Amino acid sequence: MKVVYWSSTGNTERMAEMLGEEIKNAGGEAEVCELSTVSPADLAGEDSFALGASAMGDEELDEGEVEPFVEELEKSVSGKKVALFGSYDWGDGEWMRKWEERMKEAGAEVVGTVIANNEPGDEDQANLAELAKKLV
Ligand SMILES: Cc1cc2nc3c(=O)[nH]c(=O)nc-3n(C[C@H](O)[C@H](O)[C@H](O)COP(=O)(O)O)c2cc1C
Repeated sequence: MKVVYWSSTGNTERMAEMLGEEIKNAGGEAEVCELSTVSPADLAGEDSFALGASAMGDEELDEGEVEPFVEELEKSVSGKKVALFGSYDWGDGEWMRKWEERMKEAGAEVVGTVIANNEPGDEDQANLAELAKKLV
C-alpha cells in the first residue's frame, strides 16, 4: 500500500519511513512516496493507504500542496481505510483532529492517527507499529 507524505523539514518523512517499515513488519507491502509524486486519482484505486502531513499555518494543512490534495481526495475517499500521521511542534494536535474529522465526513474509515512532537522517537515508532497493524 502507499504511504504518502508531505514534510517540510523531514520529521513527517521520517514517520513515513517508520510506518513503511512497520507495515512490512506486519506482513504488508509498503511504498513510501512524497506527496508531489502522487495524485488523488492514484489513491482512488487503492482500498487502503496512509497519508502524512505536518501541522502548518495555524493548525492547518500546508495550503500550497496538501490542502488542494486533500480537497480533491475528499471526492474519492469514501469507503477506504485510511491512516493519518504527522509531526507538530507547539500545538496540541488540533490540525490532526480537524483533518481526521474531514476524512470521516468524506466517508473514509480512519483506522487511526499518530502524531509526533517534532522528530519522531521510539514511542512514536511504537504508535506507528500499532497503526500499521490496523492497516494491514
Ligand atoms: C509555517 C509553519 C507553521 C506551523 N504551524 C504549526 C501549528 O499550527 N501547530 C503546531 O503544532 N506546529 C506548527 N508548526 C511546526 C511544525 O509542524 C513542526 O516543526 C513539524 O515537526 C514539522 O514537520 P515536517 O518536517 O514533517 O514538516 C509550524 C511550522 C511552520 C514552519
